[in-house]
Parts: sequence; C-alpha cells; structure tokens
Amino acid sequence: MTDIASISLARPLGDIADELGRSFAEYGFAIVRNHTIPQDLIDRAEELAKAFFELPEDVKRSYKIEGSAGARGYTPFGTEIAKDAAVHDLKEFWHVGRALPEGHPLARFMPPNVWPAELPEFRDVFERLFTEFENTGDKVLRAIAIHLGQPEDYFTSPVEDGNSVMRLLHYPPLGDAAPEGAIRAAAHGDINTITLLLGAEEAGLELLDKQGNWVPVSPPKGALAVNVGDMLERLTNGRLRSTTHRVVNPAGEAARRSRYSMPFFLHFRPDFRIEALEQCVSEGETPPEPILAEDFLQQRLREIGLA
Ligand SMILES: O=C(O)CCC(=O)C(=O)O
Ligand SMILES: [Fe+2]
Repeated sequence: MTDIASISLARPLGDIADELGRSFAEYGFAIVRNHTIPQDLIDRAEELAKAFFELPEDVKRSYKIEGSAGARGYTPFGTEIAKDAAVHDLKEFWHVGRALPEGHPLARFMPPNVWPAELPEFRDVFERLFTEFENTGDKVLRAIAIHLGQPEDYFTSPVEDGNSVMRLLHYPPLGDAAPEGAIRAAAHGDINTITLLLGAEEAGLELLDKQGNWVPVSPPKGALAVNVGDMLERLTNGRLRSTTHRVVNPAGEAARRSRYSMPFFLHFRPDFRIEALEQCVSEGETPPEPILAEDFLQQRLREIGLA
C-alpha cells in the first residue's frame, strides 16, 4: 500500500493543492476523482477506440503517417521503444493532437489530425474528449500553481496552444509472439507537463517509488491517474517528480484480454522556455539549464525511437 493521494476535484482548489503537491513530490502520481469529464463520453470513446483497433491491419496501417514521428494517426504494434530499453513495447496506438487554424504561428509544430473514415463518429467524440481533458488539466494545473506559491493562473499562458496529445492505447492479448523480456509498456517517464490517464482500472500500471519498489496504481473506474512529466519536473527543479512507470503483463485470464487506456499528454506551448522556478531552487543548488519546450520534446522523441 502507498498513500498516493486520491483527490476529489469537486473540492475547492485551494483545499486540495497541498495534498496534490505532496503526492506529486513523493510519488509523481495522484488519483483524481470527480473530474467533470462525462462518463458517457468516456464510454463512447472507449467503444470507438476498440472498434478502431479491431479494423484489419492494412486499414489501420493506412493511417500511419510516414515521417511524422507518430504525432498523429496510427502507430503500429512494435514501434515505440522506451528510452534505454532493449525490446519494443507490446502496444499499438492512435494520436489525436491539437488542431490550430492554418497560418497560426505555432501551426508548424502541430500537424493536422487524421480521422478514420470507417468510424464517422470518431472525430466528434475525440475532439470533445480532447477539450474535456484540457479543462480538467487546467484545474489540476491551477492546484499545482497554488501549491508552488504561484498565481493560480500561472500555467494558463505556458500551456495555451500547447502541443498536447491524446493517445488511445491498445495492448493486445499476450500470445506467444511477445519477444523475450517484452512488457506492455517498458519503464519510462513521460516527456510532457502532466499526464491525465483514463482506463488504468484495468490492472498493470505500476510506478517506481523512491525506495525502488514497483507499486501498482489502481484508480477506481472512471477516475484519472494523473502524473508529473519531465517538463514539470524540470520547471520545479525536481521538487515535483516525473516518476518512472510501466505497464506489466498480467497473469492468468487477464493475459487473454486486451487492455485499453487513454492518456492525455498535456504539453507546454512549443515556445515556452522551461526555466526552474526561483522558489524551487535552494541556495547552492544548480538547476537544469533553461530549454525551449519544443527542443526538449525533440530530444526526447529521438530517444524513444519516434523521431
Ligand atoms: O496504459 C497505461 O496505463 C499507461 C500508459 C503510459 O504510461 C504512456 O503511454 O505513457
Ligand atoms: Fe507514461
């Protein structure tokens, strides 16, 4: 057992800020309940994600976009490899990103979305879910800002038009085809600011705590697992931790089932300069060098085989 905080987002943000902050400082994770993402939208999104991954392989592959580093559309099974891992992850996924109007100064960082023609409802449902994730993310970031002693709206500008990506994940049933040592998602840290994850009630997600133990993260159905990414860790000079996590292969009956999850990787805007906050740097400490969010992202995508 751990005391990863389980927090109701229906409470005033000022009341939850420190509990959330302490959980992020200790575990890098918190469970967030009573968010405002409608359950019927989540259910519909899960059905559509399942329907997409059940399409024939050649249809799915027709939505793989060469040279896009998997930023949009489909990424087949066996593509992504965690930093420093020897074998690929046992997953396939689809990415929906932010759609900026043509001519927007940041549009060059964000390629247009693609949509599967086979599923006419897909676009509407996932555009709505993207907006819902953003709104919930905004609340969580407000609570984090309060915890950090910043104005509550500190993150509003850094994440406005940010390069956020929603990932629909499918981990197929485990057969004999899995390479030796491969797991559903090898140990990794997320690159972005914060991640909001739906679907982690299906077992497998684990975090690595400070003592070096793997600890299961088991939100109740419909709740979010929220974690700190590398960019927020860097901004806070490590005060809030981007914790290593993984998705292990289940035993028994669950091994014959697919696992579906939907992380929303909330990103800073590409031109945001990530520079350690003054109050997170003690005397004598040397914080990491400032870096633009886009440069940091490209560096990390190369490390995981996507760029
Ligand atoms: O599927 C999950 O529960 C977690 C996925 C994850 O950590 C990731 O895609 O970065
Ligand atoms: Fe992750």
